[in-house]
Amino acid sequence: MIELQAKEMTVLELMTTIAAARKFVAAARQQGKSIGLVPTMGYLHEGHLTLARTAREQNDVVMMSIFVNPTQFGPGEDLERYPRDLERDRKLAAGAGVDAIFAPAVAEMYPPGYATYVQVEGLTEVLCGASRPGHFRGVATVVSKLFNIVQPDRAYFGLKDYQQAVVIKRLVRDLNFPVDIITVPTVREPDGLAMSSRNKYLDPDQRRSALALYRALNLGAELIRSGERRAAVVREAMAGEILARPGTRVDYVAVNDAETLAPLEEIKGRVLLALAVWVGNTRLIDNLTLEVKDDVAHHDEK
Ligand SMILES: Nc1ncnc2c1ncn2[C@@H]1O[C@H](COP(=O)(O)OP(=O)(O)OP(=O)(O)O)[C@@H](O)[C@H]1O
Ligand SMILES: CC(C)(CO)[C@@H](O)C(=O)[O-]
Ligand code: BAL
Repeated sequence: MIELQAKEMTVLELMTTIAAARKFVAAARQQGKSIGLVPTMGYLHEGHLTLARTAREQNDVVMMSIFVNPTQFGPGEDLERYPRDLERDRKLAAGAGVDAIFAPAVAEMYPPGYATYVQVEGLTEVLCGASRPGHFRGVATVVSKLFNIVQPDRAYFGLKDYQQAVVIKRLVRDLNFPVDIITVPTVREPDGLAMSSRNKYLDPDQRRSALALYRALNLGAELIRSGERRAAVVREAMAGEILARPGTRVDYVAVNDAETLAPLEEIKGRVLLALAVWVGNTRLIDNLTLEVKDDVAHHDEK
């Protein structure tokens, strides 16, 4: 008990084994403390730190996981070159009020003989799930493992990965995990580009082209606000905005139902505008949600 109080006042704890993470959590629980978990793949930016600060406000103890999860990367994706810098992350996390980092090695999470995966059906067959087969199976698996290891009261996810947040809410509901999922709005650079660890891959020309995602989302929202209700027309205008920038390639442009994630023909209700765009060799995603009520479109980030 005394040990945990001392830790709270000093530097952040780094744990690399499941046993150490469980011990830390058990000590907090014994003192009746609530636990917030912020799952990440590291190389922290303001998006992650906003999740951490939100968790700090709502919980007695904040644990962040940093794990570049191999099971959510497909063959030929950027698993090996994904940016990693644990020392830098450690300082940034401490500054945002994180108490402990859980940063396991791959073999700790997936020892030889590992055989169990979690599949959320339906919601994972569209958008990023269609472009990255197996991606959400890997996400659902590692998030389930993290929930079982940490047993947090609350877990924090960014709306930049909108589909991921929807999938995790379903996972929690379907598998009865006793955890509240808290979503946090997308944090952007001053010019509107959504913060992402992968922005590091962009050279200055590509960084300029990357603004196409935010511009296209705003164009789509503007069309809907001015009365356009044909999803195909909105999709086409958004794709045109992207392709006007050099070095870009559309993976998908979607105008979908924000709850079911199913593609729309006619725009109504809670609407998700979502994009995945290649800028050179870097795949970026972004999205925006709108509520079309009584035929008026309202900005909405839930
Ligand atoms: N710009 C952002 N605003 C809010 N939350 C974010 C933002 N970027 C990432 N997050 C959230 O942080 C958590 C960890 O994400 P992750 O470590 O994959 O970062 P990332 O920057 O999204 O990486 P990448 O874009 O390379 O996938 C996720 O819940 C994700 O939604
Ligand atoms: C939730 C997550 C940490 C699982 O690896 C990852 O998909 C991410 O960083 O968004
Ligand atoms: N933020 C989603 C993690 C990934 O792209 O694999």
